[in-house]
Amino acid sequence: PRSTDDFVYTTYHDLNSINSFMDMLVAENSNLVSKIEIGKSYEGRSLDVLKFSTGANRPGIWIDTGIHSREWITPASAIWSAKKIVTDYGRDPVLTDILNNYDIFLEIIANPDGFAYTHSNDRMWRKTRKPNPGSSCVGVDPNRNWEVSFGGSGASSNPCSQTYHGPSAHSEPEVKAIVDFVKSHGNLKTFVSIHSYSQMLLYPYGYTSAPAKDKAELHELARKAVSELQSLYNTAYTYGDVITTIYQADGITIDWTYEQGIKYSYTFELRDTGRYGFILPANQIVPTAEETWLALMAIMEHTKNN
Ligand SMILES: O=C(NO)N[C@@H](Cc1ccccc1)C(=O)O
Ligand SMILES: [Zn+2]
Repeated sequence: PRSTDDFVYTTYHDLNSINSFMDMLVAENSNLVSKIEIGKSYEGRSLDVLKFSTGANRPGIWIDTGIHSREWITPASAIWSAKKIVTDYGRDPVLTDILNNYDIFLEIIANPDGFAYTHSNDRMWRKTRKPNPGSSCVGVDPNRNWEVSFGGSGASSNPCSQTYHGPSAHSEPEVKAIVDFVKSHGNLKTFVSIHSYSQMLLYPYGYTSAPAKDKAELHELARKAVSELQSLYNTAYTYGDVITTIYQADGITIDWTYEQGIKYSYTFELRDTGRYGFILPANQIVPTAEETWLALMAIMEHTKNN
């Protein structure tokens, strides 16, 4: 494709195609979008973040997709959302108001080594691709590697496990890069990490059943976001804190971001509920992206209004 207008949003793309999409989007919208590199993956790939900004020194909203590499619907939805932002800015009054007051940071491929591996070797790969000394099993679960209740019972100490927490907190370059970005930015108000599948909207905590101090607000906003999502195609989501809605999980992204003071910390689990699972047909990419966008807009609008 020569531009993001003839980019095909209705199919899944490999890393090269996604990288060229990002570069085209920046080139076509240099007044609104830039690409920043927050680090390098274990295998040396760039960890790129799209920054949508209309002014300096603004508070920020973070969205990441693809941290679990087999969850292809999440970067596919992010690509559509990136195009939606540049299309709607200046046209949709709510998005325009958000972007006139906040920056949006979008990391489309948070685990590029794993993503490349799902295209080349194993479609069902989930973890990073860093070898584990003393084991023949490769990779760490990037959703158990965060320095919050690290190594707790909601993660595995077995390198061969899909929920292996890694040798130490932030051991994975892909996680460390986000940690460093969050700390250096210092003014993120919202942090959304997007996974698939199960159709859930989750907020802290995963490591404890103790309620988050902002639980009432987080729950009410989740209710509103899920209602907006369901209004489009009647896709039903459940919502709540991680530990009661799914299971105990230790070292997860949003427990760490919440404890960094980022109040609006959420994880999405996109479509479906198990019929196709991680292998969601491409004809569901755009409908999934559209409905998810309504929920994201509800969360961003609430951020702006509070
Ligand atoms: O991989 C997935 N979902 O994609 N399962 C998630 C469930 C989850 C989600 C959010 C926080 C904790 C746990 C996991 O990492 O186990
Ligand atoms: Zn996941």
